Amino acid sequence: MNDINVTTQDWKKQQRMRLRKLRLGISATQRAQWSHAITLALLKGFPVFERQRIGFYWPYQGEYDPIPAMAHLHTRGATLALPKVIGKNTPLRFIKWWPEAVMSQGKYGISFPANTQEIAIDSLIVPLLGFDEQGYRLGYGSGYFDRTLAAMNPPPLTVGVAFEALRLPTIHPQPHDIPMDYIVTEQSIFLRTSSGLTPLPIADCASRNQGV
Ligand SMILES: Nc1nc2c(c(=O)[nH]1)N(C=O)[C@@H](CNc1ccc(C(=O)N[C@@H](CCC(=O)O)C(=O)O)cc1)CN2
Ligand SMILES: Nc1ncnc2c1ncn2[C@@H]1O[C@H](COP(=O)(O)OP(=O)(O)OP(=O)(O)O)[C@@H](O)[C@H]1O
Repeated sequence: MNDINVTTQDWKKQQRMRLRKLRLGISATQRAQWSHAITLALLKGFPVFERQRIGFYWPYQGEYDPIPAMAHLHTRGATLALPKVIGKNTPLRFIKWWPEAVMSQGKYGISFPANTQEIAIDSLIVPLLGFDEQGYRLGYGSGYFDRTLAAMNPPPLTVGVAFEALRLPTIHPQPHDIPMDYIVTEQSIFLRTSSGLTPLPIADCASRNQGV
C-alpha cells in the first residue's frame, strides 16, 4: 500500500469512530423524529417496494430503525429479508423475515431470522455510517455490502439510509466502492446522478418507482 492509501485508510478509521460516536449521541427524540421522516419517504417514494423482495437490516448502534417500514411493507404484500453474516470475506445472505419471525443472535450481536430460507432480493436498503456527495457509502470497514453487491447479477436497486449529520464531502471512494442509487435522509430523497446527489421530491421519486 502506498502512502496516499495509508493516509486514506487512517482518515476512514477516524471518520468511522467520529461518526459512530456522533450517531450514538443523537437524542431519542431527535432520532424518532428523523426516523419517522425517513420511514415516510421510503413508503411514499418507492411504491414498487410493495411488490418486491427487499433486503433490509436489523438496526445496530444508532442506525435508522427500519422495523416500522418493514412491518408496514409486510402488511402491504412485500417480501422482506435480513442479512446474515456467513464469514469475513463472504457475501451476506438474505434470509426471509416477517414480523413474528423467531430471531437468532448473529455475528456482532445483530439478530437474523432463525430457521427461514435464503431468498433473492430486488431492492436493498443499506445503512450508511457515512455517505458523500456522490452517493458513496462509508460502512464499518469490512466490505460486506460492497462484496455482496459485487456478487449479485442483476444488481438490486440500492437505497442508502442515513441522517444528514453523517454526510461528508467525499469518502475517497476506491475501485471496489459501489455508489447507492438513492439516499434517503430526514431532509429528502436524493437521486445519484453523474453530478452528485440531487434532491428529488417524493412524488417524482414515486413516479420513477411505481413498478407497474
Ligand atoms: N444493522 C446492520 N446490519 C448489518 C450491517 C450493518 O452495517 N448494519 N452490515 C454491514 O456491513 C453487516 C455486518 N457488518 C458489520 C461489520 C462490522 C461490525 C463491527 O462493529 N465491528 C466491530 C468489531 C466487532 C467484533 O469483532 O466483535 C468494530 O469494527 O469495532 C459490525 C457489523 C451485515 N449486517
Ligand atoms: N467486491 C470486493 N471484493 C473483494 N474485496 C472487497 C470488495 N469490496 C470491498 N472489499 C474489501 O473490503 C475491505 C473494506 O472495504 P471498505 O473500506 O469499503 O468498507 P466499508 O464499505 O466501509 O464497510 P462495510 O461494507 O463492511 O460496512 C477493503 O479492504 C476492501 O478491499
